[in-house]
Amino acid sequence: MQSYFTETLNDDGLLTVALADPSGPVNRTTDRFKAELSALLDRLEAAPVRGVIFLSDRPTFGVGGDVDQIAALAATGPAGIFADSQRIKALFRRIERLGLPVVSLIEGLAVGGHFELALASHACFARDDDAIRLGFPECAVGLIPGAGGLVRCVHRLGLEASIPLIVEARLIPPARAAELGLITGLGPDRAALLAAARDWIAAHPAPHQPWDRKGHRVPGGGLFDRRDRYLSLQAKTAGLIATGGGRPCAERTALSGICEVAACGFADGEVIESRLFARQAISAEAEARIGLRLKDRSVLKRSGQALDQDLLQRLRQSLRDEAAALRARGLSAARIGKAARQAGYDPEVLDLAPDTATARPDAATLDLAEIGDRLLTAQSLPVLRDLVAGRLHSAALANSGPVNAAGFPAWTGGPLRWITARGPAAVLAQCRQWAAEASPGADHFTPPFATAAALQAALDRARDFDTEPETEQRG
Ligand SMILES: C/C=C/C(=O)SCCNC(=O)CCNC(=O)[C@H](O)C(C)(C)COP(=O)(O)OP(=O)(O)OC[C@H]1O[C@@H](n2cnc3c(N)ncnc32)[C@H](O)[C@@H]1OP(=O)(O)O
Repeated sequence: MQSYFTETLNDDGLLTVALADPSGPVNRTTDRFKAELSALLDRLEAAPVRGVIFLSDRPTFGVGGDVDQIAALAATGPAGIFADSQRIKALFRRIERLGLPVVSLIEGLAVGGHFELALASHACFARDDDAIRLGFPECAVGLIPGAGGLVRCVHRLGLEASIPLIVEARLIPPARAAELGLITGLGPDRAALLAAARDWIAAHPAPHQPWDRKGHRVPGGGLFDRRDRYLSLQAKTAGLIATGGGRPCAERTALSGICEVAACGFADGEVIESRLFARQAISAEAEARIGLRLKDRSVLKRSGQALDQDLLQRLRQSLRDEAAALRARGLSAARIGKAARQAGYDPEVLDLAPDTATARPDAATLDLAEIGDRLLTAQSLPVLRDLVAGRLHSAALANSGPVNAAGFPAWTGGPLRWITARGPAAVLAQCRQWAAEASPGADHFTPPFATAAALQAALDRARDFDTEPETEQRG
């Protein structure tokens, strides 16, 4: 069987390890990666070489943890994910403590676990190309770094500088990473990078990471070392809570993780990171955001399907209609806008005329959560109608189309994931109740399904459609 690591021991005693994930076109830190890294470290601990250079035989250095393996493990509960996160951390700690120099060379995209491998290496040189991106995209898919990246970033850069990289998932080009001090240096091509690695190894025969040196402290100290820092981070958390409608989210987990990690030693920080990574990995949020950002995109890239213009118009109109119906019941634009924001909408898409000074605000009251549910349900129904009518087939399109083109909130993972999470029976009962109300626009909640079983069958059919071979879909 083809291996992940191709090792070449050169005459000068340097071992080059070229990465090429045999299970797919993009390098991922799969179980196979971990097993081969463990075996490599066993050999190096028994018979050291002068230095080790990791590089990639693929256009990318790697994208880190395989989201399918993470999802499968997460389905078994948090213990397995926590153990897996601790396992890869232990391997990266062994790299740091080998007692010989380990250098990573990056010539393409390096994110997640692969960037964490580079940070665990004693030095890292990257090709100076602004098209290359490095960093931590995890929050954008509902996760946080889980292979020691959050801890190493905080211990190298300090608290504030870690926030845009981790919480905002801002990927950066190599030149910026070098400027920040996340990587050691740059080079124009592989020959130059190899030469830089050789020079660095010759100058650092037994390197240690900064956090393994006596007296090391997180640059800039912890959360409570400065009053203004504490207040500004409190404000950041409050902002995330306000825009996220109070829902837990990866960004909040990452922010609190950064603060916790900055307050303790490296080893404790690693345990905190693994615990928070496990919490995110088992969350419905991760399932929704991985689904939208990676899985749906992948399906649509293959099939080339796009949302029908007529459905797109109805999706936008359904939201405006429900907003108008709520206004007609006596709710103020301000209250509807607040509820919309808490549900994850940009209130602009509701097209609400502003409250006037003479209008009596909130002549009626409705719970903010119920207003949000009404908006989400109203916008999900056109999708369900088209599924029943056979005008829409793909779950990937039904989920990502409304998010990308009609403002449906991304945290839900799209209308079908939202309905699945609510439960078809509950959604149907709610629609019937709202449709029976003697209030303006109530009839637009008339459900297109007679039974919850019929709704479930349509959801299953749409999901199956995306996994069926193309010929069957056409037939
Ligand atoms: C303990 C360790 C924990 C971890 O390491 S957690 C996981 C950390 N990694 C991530 O969070 C990366 C998630 N991926 C992304 O955010 C984006 O991707 C990128 C920014 C890396 C690249 O974006 P773009 O250039 O637009 O490419 P694309 O179409 O999104 O991805 C190319 C192909 O690569 C697959 N892919 C990307 N990341 C992963 C992954 N982490 N696990 C499995 N597959 C992945 C995609 O699905 C797609 O595949 P197709 O070509 O079939 O459409």
